[in-house]
Amino acid sequence: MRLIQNMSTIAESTEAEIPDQNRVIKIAVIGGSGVGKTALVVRFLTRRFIGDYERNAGKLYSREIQVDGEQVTVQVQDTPGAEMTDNGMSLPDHVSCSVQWADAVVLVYSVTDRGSFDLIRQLHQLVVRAGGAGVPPVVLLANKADLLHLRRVDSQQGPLLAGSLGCSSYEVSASEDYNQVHEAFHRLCCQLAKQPGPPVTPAAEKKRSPLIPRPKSPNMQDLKRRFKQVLSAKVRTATLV
Ligand SMILES: Nc1nc2c(ncn2[C@@H]2O[C@H](COP(=O)(O)OP(=O)(O)OP(=O)(O)O)[C@@H](O)[C@H]2O)c(=O)[nH]1
Repeated sequence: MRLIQNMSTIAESTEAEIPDQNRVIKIAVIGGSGVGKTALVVRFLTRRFIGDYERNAGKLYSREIQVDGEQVTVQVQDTPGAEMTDNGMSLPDHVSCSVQWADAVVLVYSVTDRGSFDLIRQLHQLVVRAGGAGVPPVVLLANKADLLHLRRVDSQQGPLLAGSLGCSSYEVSASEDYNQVHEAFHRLCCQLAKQPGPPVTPAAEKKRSPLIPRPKSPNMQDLKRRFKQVLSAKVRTATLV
């Protein structure tokens, strides 16, 4: 019951926004606080980097993209950050729900934050437990690679960790490089699109997983509003100068 309530707080929009014939690919993005989860999701879906984001309460973004010539709807669930505490890991409920909902998971840490790297194994365990018999595809993203002077995690450590977890890894910078971010997410989408099974329409999916309703909220409207705010702030600054 709790699961249903939590997932419905993620949902906001209408099913009409997902064309019925499209396959739906569901990706959850999880990691420590402030590692750039929102920045990465927004970069992938819009090509843009905004810079300052509202503190993340866990938004769902939805977009139609081409994967190997097929039109698919990709839903990306951004999540609040996990934190390391004296008693282990503090994990918002939303993160566990999102992992259960997703077909694939992006694990994010920041190369400037050793603690966020140390969380990855525990977050991966969460994914493994949620997957049961079949662990979903996972990709490890080391973000903020542009902040060379603040680096606390060596470049080799990401691939080593990924190797031991059995997933692929990328070192990226949401702020500096769209291509790397796009490649990481796009590869994951390709991997999912290749998996067998009929296209999953919203109606079919409802029947398949009655306990976990599909989160429905593309927040593209929200993003457009944010872009407008940022642009108008820049215009105001330029006028003052
Ligand atoms: N220099 C640099 N800054 C980044 C990068 N990615 C994100 N940031 C900044 O890091 C801060 C946190 O980014 P968010 O995307 O809000 O991080 P988050 O993981 O979603 O944060 P929470 O949801 O609050 O845990 C923001 O100030 C971003 O501008 C990056 O690649 N390089």
